[in-house]
Amino acid sequence: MSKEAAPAPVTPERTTPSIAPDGLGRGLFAATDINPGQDVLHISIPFVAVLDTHQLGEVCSGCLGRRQLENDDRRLKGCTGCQIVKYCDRTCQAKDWKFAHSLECAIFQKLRPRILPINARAVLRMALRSERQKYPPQEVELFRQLETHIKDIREENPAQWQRISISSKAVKAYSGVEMKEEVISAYGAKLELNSFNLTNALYDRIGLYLHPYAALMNHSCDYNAVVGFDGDELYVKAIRPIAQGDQIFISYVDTTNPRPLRQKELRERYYFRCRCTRCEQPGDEGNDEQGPTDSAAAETQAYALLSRTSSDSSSDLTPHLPAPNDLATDISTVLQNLPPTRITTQPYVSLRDELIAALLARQRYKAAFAHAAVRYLRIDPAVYPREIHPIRLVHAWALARLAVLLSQGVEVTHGGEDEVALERFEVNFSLVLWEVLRRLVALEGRSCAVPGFQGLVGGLFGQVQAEFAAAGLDPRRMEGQIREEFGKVGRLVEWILDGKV
Ligand SMILES: C[S@@+](CC[C@H](N)C(=O)[O-])C[C@H]1O[C@@H](n2cnc3c(N)ncnc32)[C@H](O)[C@@H]1O
Repeated sequence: MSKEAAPAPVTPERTTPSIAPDGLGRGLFAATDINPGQDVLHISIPFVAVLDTHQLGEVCSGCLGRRQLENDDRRLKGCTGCQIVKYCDRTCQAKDWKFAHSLECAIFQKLRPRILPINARAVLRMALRSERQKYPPQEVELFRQLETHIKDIREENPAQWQRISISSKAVKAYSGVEMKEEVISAYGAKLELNSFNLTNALYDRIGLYLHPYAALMNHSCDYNAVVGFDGDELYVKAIRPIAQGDQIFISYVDTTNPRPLRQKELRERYYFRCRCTRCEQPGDEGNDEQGPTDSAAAETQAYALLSRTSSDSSSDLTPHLPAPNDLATDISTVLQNLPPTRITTQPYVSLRDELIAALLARQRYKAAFAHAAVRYLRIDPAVYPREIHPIRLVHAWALARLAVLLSQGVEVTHGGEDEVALERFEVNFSLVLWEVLRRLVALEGRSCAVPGFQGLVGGLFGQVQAEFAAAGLDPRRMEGQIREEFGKVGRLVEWILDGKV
């Protein structure tokens, strides 16, 4: 029996597990009709949630960054024992100490300055908590039944199996748990097959998350639900109407990618061939819109650039990454020469995201705003037709944050042609900001973003409204001017797409 009489950590009343048709194993099914934006599932206590190694010094291991996002100035304090994990304050520290850090702190100390890789830290936590009977029995049972695909891993990816085996040896040696090494390896395989990217309220990856109930959800490239995190709480929200009895499908991979890429990733990472309605539909071989053959070179170049920019933690130490400025120039060159039908297809959608990131890194806020506006007005409505899609909301937030900086007349460090040229559109960034936030606030209640995101939007909108009021203005009565400002932003977007920058 569990020693912790924990409150029920899962609220599955809207879902029920069952055997899924078509050989998908088990799945989760809607126990009731669920409207877009409503919670399908909310889990307040993870089975395990761990930060990426490079985030350990930046993100609080107690609230997993939730309080930091609410208050930018929060300084973290290191654990005085291991000095590896950091916290906002004693409250966050006490929470993590009680959950698992009390079991692992001495192990981290002994290993210092080495830090166990993320998967090993996750397996260590699960093994230690299991052995101390810290998990509720129903979670233990669900975890026991999770798929491992160990046979597939051993046959198809010996390097992955070797990684899991080495990691389980290390966990066994450092933790001193009684568990057999094979059992620890199965934990490792379960983690690889069933974990989610842990993201913050702005959907940036910060680590790994696993809960055996949430892991019951199967994949479809034509998904009906989306996953998000607010600190260590998991939210699954309906992205379209789900009828009672329907299977809940999420996407395990970036479904904006063409079918061959999606299938490759699903095969290599999850060991199945996707037969969802989208994958089975003829004519989805590549991007929905095939570009002319002469764009093949651009495509190759775009994928090469993307592989150099991958924000995946494994690429952190990749040597010879181009300086962000060169990167921005290289990406701009590829994007400038695209036929209009290609801008809303991959790999160019991701490439523009990387361009915006590279411009931000160089503090080239005006150029970043221009490309964020292209994304907001042209790319996202085509790529994510549902305006409540969390990625679309986060992109709107990015545009709003850039408008804040520009409305404050932030120092432009780069006096390049594009920055100077953008000046001539004379955009009133405050009004654009107000309108982008107003639209975000209007979606609340049916949006698929997590509560923390909605809190950030609401907070900023309140501030912006107060600033307008202090200046004696009410943007609700400035519809004509707002339309005019969006006209300017539209012309700026045309100008970018005409390859003028
Ligand atoms: C996270 S688990 C999902 C729950 C799983 N069906 C079970 O019974 O435990 C992921 C595994 O489910 C199966 N799966 C998920 N989505 C699938 C799909 N669309 N087609 C075929 N198999 C799928 C694959 O075996 C995959 O490795």
